[in-house]
Amino acid sequence: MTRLFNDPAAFADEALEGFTAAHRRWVRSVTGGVVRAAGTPRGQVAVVIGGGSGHYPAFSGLVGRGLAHGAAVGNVFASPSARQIRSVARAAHAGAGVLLMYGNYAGDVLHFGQAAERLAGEGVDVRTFAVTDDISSAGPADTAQRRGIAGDLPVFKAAAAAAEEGLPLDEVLAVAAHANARTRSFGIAFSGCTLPGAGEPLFTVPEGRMAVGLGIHGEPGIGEEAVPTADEAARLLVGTLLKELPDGVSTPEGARAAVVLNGLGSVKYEELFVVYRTVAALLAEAGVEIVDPEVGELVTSFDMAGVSLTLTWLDDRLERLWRAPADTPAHRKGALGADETPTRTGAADDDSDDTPVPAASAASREAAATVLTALRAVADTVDRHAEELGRIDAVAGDGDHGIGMRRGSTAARRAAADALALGAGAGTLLTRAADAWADRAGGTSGALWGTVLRALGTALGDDDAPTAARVAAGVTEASAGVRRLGGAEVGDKTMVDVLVPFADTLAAAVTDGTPLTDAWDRAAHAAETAAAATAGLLPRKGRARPHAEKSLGTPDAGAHSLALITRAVHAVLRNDH
Ligand SMILES: Nc1ncnc2c1ncn2[C@@H]1O[C@H](COP(=O)(O)OP(=O)(O)O)[C@@H](O)[C@H]1O
Ligand SMILES: O=C(COP(=O)(O)O)[C@@H](O)CO
Repeated sequence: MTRLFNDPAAFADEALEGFTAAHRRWVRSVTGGVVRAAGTPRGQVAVVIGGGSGHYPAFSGLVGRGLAHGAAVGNVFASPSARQIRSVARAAHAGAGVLLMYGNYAGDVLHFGQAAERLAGEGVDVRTFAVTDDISSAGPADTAQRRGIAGDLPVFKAAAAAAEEGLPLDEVLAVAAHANARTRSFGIAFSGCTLPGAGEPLFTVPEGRMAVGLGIHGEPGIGEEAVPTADEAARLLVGTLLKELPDGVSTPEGARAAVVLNGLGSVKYEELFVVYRTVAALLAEAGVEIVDPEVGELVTSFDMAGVSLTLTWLDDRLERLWRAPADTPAHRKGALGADETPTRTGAADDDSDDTPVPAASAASREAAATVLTALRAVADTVDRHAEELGRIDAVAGDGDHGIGMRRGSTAARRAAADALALGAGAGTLLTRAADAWADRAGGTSGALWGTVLRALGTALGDDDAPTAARVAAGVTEASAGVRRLGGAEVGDKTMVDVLVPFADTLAAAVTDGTPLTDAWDRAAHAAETAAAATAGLLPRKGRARPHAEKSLGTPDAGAHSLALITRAVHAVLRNDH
């Protein structure tokens, strides 16, 4: 379990502070993460990686010469927010464009995508790339759905070394895609991790059994077998990966491969070496020539007891890039020339929002006070249910739903209170709350809740008192916006299963002339029924998808939290009238 922490909610920020203090030779801290201490050499493509905390050395430990130029660092098991990513990318950009790289998780895809749009709007040439090496998370016909695990390292390194060679942005992107297409990982686990402050591990494996096909967020495996000996484990890992050779490698005989044997947290180095001994022998037996193997902790999951094996099937170019020197806090290889002369790159965001609050009508300012009360009620409800939300999310996901919702709703409440004190109308107050939620929570739900509050803010505006029709229109737009952004539809077992009936019921009741409080009550009831009904669905989106059967009988965490929130807001509307 994770024993040393202060406030669990501050764990990721405090860990990053300590990491930066310990590694000033390589990195400097910027809003949202870290960049190379010496900056990005002028005219070099900047490779900016990122993801949730809890995976060290991914991602901050991989920043330095020969590897990433910057890393955006999210909360525990939650993607960094679009604002964090944009800030790190701006700080790393040296005029030749930015490649944003991350593992393929819903939250990362949403936030890195939004950051890329914003950067492009500012005139930065930017591309995104999601690593998909985990073969247990989707079949060979569905490789684009796969998660990124320890294959992050060889894929990030190939792209970064290509950038270091001076290649232009689109060629660096092509190298990333080529390395990813030739990288496959597979893992096993004996126990799940315990998040800071949590009393129990995210999942447990029965005594004497092991989970096959683990994820790096303590997601349970896709199957279970008896605990193997080290040699049997090696045979399973190697045998599974040799069964799925990438296009362009017809046989292992005579092929060359970069090999990464990764410990997830509590499998220690000597155990890894015992396994590696047989991994190396089996690969040699199959005719594979191993190039610069890595055995150690490269992408972790707190104290999870697990091991994964990654093979990157090399060609001449990938081999050159894999062998290229690198000097980062957690990954060093070969010898680099003299230290880079520090370069001035772009500026990261500063943390303060000092843009003036636009003028608002008295009626809108009055409505803003009610919205703040509603946001306080939302934050209180989320706080009271945070543990329950985490437990539900842990059944088939990564157990962080309560943590993320708490951080997001608390930040939204604070930003709303600040905006009200500055005389904001309801629209501006909601827009500032939206930005704060998305920025502080990160993760899938952070991006989606940012969209919900922003849609409501746009519908209410700062000019008039909000009418029931405007509120209903805002909720309808929020529902459409979440579906556009996340790509989920009703039946996929996500918050969309609740948002759609909630929006539709509210709009129908308001159209019938029902007063807002009663219409909201009816809609909240529809939301509660729909949330409970998600227990009978199989997930088709998000992290729960690979563990579909495990989630049967449990509602979706995001659907449940949304229903709780609609009810909390109803209580505020009822008291207000
Ligand atoms: N594509 C999607 N569209 C809408 N909602 C989604 C989508 N993917 C996941 N979700 C919702 O997000 C919730 C998880 O939120 P969060 O804990 O922030 O996720 P993660 O840890 O995967 O980033 C899920 O329970 C689900 O309701
Ligand atoms: O830890 C991670 C979580 O991603 P989400 O999709 O936000 O849950 C991920 O960043 C690992 O790369």
